[in-house]
Amino acid sequence: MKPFKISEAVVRRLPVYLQVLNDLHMRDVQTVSSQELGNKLDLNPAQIRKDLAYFGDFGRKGIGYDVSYLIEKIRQILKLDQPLNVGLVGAGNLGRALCNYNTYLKDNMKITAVFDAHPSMVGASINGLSVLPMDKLQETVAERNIRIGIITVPAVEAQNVADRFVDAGVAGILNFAPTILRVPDHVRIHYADFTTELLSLAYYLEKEGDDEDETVVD
Ligand SMILES: NC(=O)c1ccc[n+]([C@@H]2O[C@H](COP(=O)([O-])OP(=O)(O)OC[C@H]3O[C@@H](n4cnc5c(N)ncnc54)[C@H](O)[C@@H]3O)[C@@H](O)[C@H]2O)c1
Repeated sequence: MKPFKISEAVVRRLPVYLQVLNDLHMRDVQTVSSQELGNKLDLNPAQIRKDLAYFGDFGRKGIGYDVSYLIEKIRQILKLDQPLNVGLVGAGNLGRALCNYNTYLKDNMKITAVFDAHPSMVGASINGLSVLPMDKLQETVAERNIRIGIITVPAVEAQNVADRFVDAGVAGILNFAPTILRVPDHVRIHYADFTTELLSLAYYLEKEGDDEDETVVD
């Protein structure tokens, strides 16, 4: 089949579908309708049907989607049907927490190497991984076929670490440091920020005396 481009919004929804489908699969549910998926995800069933129709016509009227088949298909589309190795730089509080979460990562994606610049961290064991010094980054990325780099260092160090990951040949970076990074076009960068999520959530909390009808400003 000719490769086609999927919109970013759809790509971001697919892992969410996958999570729900994996959960249904664990509970031995064989089929699911777009209506049921919609209820679980608080999404419009028509939107779900449209998203899934991108990849072929595999929903059956009146029966719904075969859960195992849909999981397999979404994993293929997200390229999770082959092992994907991840490297992490910054074995501090956040880095350690993410490495400890590693056990729960499914879908062939695993943190397979962790690095830190501080001598006191090097050699420490985190969830079965021994922290490596930064001068091992280049060779380890190549040897372990690491495709994604995670950055959990202080913001001032993040660009330097991103450059090291790029030079080592990763294809994607997930940055947790609160700073915007420059990477070449062939490297995809995503940001994860719990602080900005929390700050924007604060806006939606009702305050006593708030007007119900507010003017929306774009
Ligand atoms: N995105 C989020 O939701 C979120 C949440 C918490 C923290 N953070 C950010 O994550 C980062 C880490 O936070 P933390 O609390 O784990 O910090 P931390 O100080 O506990 O850990 C940082 C680690 O990075 C290492 N380090 C520093 N410079 C380095 C370099 N150049 N190369 C390799 N290793 C280096 C340090 O030795 C240390 O082990 C910070 O930028 C913080 O702002 C983001």
